[in-house]
Amino acid sequence: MVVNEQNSMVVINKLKFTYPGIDGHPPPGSVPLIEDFSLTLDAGDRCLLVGSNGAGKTTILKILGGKHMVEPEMVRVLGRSAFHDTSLTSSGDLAYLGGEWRREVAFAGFDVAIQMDISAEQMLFGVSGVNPQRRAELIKVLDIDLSWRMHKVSDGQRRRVQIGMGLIKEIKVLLLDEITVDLDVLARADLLTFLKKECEERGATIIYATHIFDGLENWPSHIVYVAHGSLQLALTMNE
Ligand SMILES: Nc1ncnc2c1ncn2[C@@H]1O[C@H](COP(=O)(O)OP(=O)(O)OP(=O)(O)O)[C@@H](O)[C@H]1O
Repeated sequence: MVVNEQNSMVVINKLKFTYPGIDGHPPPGSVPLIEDFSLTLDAGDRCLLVGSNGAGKTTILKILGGKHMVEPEMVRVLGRSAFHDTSLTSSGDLAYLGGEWRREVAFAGFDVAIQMDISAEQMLFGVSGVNPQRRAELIKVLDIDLSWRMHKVSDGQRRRVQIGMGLIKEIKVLLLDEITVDLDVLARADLLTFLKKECEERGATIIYATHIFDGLENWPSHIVYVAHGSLQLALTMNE
């Protein structure tokens, strides 16, 4: 979607992927789940990834997040291989926030354990190297009450703290896998505004997989439609 791939934040180049069988290899004769998928995104891009259940959105985000191994040249994030260069995620430059940590009490990043009676304050202030202004903004945007105890809060309240934890570092490439399901309408709108600002002001790149389109009319710079593991349609939105 941009001309110069060298400076691009995310480059997916003819991505092909099959989930491995029990021996760690793709079952013989299996058809790749993702096939010939290419996409390039630049700083500031906000890409909506849409498609039906099972289309492959989560798989693509997880590959980008370095959670599945593919050939290094197929997926480059900040010019590096997401799977092989673990410093991408450990530095906080790249983050995948997905649905799976919604049900497990836990976002276990940044060495903060939360499967216990712990307050939102202890969590959010327990992360080192954080810009205090950013933390304060996130607490405001997500309307987090610092006295919340994580074992007693509602799903939506826990979700807010988890999103706050997930966004607390100044991430350069952010992969969001339907993170707003538990949020009420206002919290979702505020979060989307915050995320858009991240792209416009800091040049972050966000890929957001979702089925919920409410309030997204003016949000994306790109929309990518996936079906059967292939890119079917890519739209660049006019500002
Ligand atoms: N760990 C796994 N092992 C084998 N197959 C898997 C695995 N995870 C997902 N799949 C298969 O890959 C396909 C794509 O799944 P994926 O979760 O990427 O879809 P999705 O587009 O995110 O769907 P949804 O909108 O329901 O979240 C599905 O057919 C699914 O059964």
